[in-house]
Amino acid sequence: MATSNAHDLDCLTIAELEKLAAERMDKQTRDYYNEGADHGSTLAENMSAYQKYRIRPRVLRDVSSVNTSVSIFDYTNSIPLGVAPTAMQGLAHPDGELATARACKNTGIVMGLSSFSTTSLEDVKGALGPGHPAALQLYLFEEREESKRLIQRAKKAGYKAVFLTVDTPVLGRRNLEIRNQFKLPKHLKVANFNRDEDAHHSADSKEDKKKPDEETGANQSRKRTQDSDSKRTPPKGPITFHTHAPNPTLVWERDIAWLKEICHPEMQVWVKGIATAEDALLACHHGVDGIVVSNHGGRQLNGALATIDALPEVVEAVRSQSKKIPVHVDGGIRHGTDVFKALALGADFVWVGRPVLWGLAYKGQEGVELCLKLLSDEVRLCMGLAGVTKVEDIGKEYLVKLDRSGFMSRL
Ligand SMILES: Cc1cc2nc3c(=O)[nH]c(=O)nc-3n(C[C@H](O)[C@H](O)[C@H](O)COP(=O)(O)O)c2cc1C
Ligand SMILES: CCCCC(=O)C(=O)O
Repeated sequence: MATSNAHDLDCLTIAELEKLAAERMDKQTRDYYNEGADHGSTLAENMSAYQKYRIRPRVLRDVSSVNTSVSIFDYTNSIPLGVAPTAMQGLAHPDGELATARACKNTGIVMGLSSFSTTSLEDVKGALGPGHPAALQLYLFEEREESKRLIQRAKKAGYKAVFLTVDTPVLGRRNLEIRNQFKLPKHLKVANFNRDEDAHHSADSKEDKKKPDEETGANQSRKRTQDSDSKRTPPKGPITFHTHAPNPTLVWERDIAWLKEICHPEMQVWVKGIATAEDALLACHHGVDGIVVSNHGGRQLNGALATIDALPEVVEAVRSQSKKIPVHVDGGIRHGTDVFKALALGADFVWVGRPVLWGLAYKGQEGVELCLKLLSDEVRLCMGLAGVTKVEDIGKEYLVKLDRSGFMSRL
């Protein structure tokens, strides 16, 4: 993406974008998008942990030409950053995921699509166009046939990968969502499921086919979580994110093998939600194609470590293996310098969630483009000022770490 001089003078930073978006969202949407689980300390730390690192800039290095692009899924992505999958974007703007897709296309940025999008995966891919890469985030349901159909549709539509979300065996406790009795407004639907085209595949009763009731779903999900193991039953009825996304039965052995069988060779299989070296090694052992270090934007296990703190051990574990797979990270990235720091700590690429939703809420497609342009300009500026002209040259020699007493050490 070329740096342009045209600025939106109301919005020069992601922090300003957050404020502008907050004024435009209704309370239910704002709370759903912005909150973290429980006290929100992991959400806050995802951001603040970046402040433990400072950049060591190098000078007199001819930075007249800075190349911010990287290759992902055989595509030249304009910056080492993608749009993380976030559910139900129709809540932010009537164009929802279509606006996000068009913005990704115009800025040369890969898009992650949530299984629980308010636009169908086919329509999103159509808006991206044939040459533009996308990854489908997957919640692997207990009803395997339903998931299999979704994967096959993604494959047909040309998605490059599925990102299996592994940090949601049960739903994190989101208090505002509970207090607001979150309900998907009637004019929106989870577009990949409960479709008429699916009806002939499904053994569900006619009664089960009625419009999903998210409030009932939330109660059902909480009840299932609270029930003892022996009483737990697979979800019934229409597919809603509350009832179907959390799947406590998933395990490495059976489920990764199953997924690879269905996806390969056309689509890669990634795991999203890794936070430890142990699980990174298991991911390598089970032959996944890539890892996203993530804690779901602090929306699942509050008290879990910040993703930038989990990243180094995951990178080290993956580097100890003979077959290297890419390691990406998301969570708390709000500035181009955060992107630089994540890459310096060994990430190959980063993904951003909420800032994109704020852009969408602010001005639809134009707002998402603004968000991506701000981050892109900041990455370019940071690289130039740090004396780096190529993304692959960003390494740990560009960072120092501050301890609690402010003592700085080289990495
Ligand atoms: C409103 C919202 C909805 C989300 N929906 C999903 C989802 O459907 N699937 C998923 O794997 N992650 C989901 N995430 C997590 C994001 O993919 C990503 O991990 C997180 O937003 C990164 O943190 P950030 O928002 O601080 O950038 C969601 C996050 C938010 C904020
Ligand atoms: C089970 C949650 C589905 C949507 C989501 O991932 C989120 O709200 O974070």
